[in-house]
Amino acid sequence: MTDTTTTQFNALLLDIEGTITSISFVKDELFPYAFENVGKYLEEHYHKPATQIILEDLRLVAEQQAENDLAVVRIREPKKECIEDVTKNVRHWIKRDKKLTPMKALQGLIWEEAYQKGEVKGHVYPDVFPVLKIVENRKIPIYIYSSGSVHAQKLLFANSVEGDMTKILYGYFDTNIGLKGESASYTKISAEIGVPEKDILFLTDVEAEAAAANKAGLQTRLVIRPGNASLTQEAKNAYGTIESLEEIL
Ligand SMILES: CSCCC(=O)C(=O)COP(=O)(O)O
Ligand SMILES: [Mg+2]
Repeated sequence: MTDTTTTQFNALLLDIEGTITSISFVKDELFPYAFENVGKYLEEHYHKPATQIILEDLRLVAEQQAENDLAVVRIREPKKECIEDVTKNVRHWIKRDKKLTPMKALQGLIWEEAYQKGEVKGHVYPDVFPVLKIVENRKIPIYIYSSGSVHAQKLLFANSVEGDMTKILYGYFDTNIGLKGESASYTKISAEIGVPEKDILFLTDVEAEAAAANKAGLQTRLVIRPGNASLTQEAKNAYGTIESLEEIL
């Protein structure tokens, strides 16, 4: 049985969307920006090595996804057709909130422009930065684990409504380490940061992520924020809930 009353931890691992950032910021600002600008971005950056690496990965993912999803097209070679196909797939995946690693990498590159132009600012809830500063003062390292690419994570925190938060963050993980619903991902994070599983506190809004982290031996809390999906009573009992990061202090 998980002890959901005490919170003693030597590392803090944070989900982004629905935990420290509103779902609305991601769904109503970031995703539409990528949806609108994917074709334009590819036109302008097509020949860059970073784009070409992502396109190769997207080709493989499209092959796999097309097996089970008739809306996914296989990506053709010539530039014009390639951009057309990738744009179609990416828009389809954005609508379905697919957490596909190369698509997330491409989104991060597209968002870079939006942050640079000042068209978006990374949302964080008002309780987040003050609490993280206290945690950091206690010499407890803070890590991020999100389905968004590490590049996208850094952009969000470097350009947040609270200013540059990256100076208090120790490290970042994305789906390159594994999916958030798989317990092996948390075991790998524990090994990588050199903190035993039982000494890591993981905060998330998603039951499957809490279950996976808990199975790996991490302490977990489910975070309730306005606009989040509702949680089952079973999960609330199993992992405990918080409505503000102040509750972990
Ligand atoms: C890194 S900002 C964009 C967030 C994102 O793309 C996403 O899919 C959110 O997933 P999370 O794991 O943070 O809930
Ligand atoms: Mg989340």
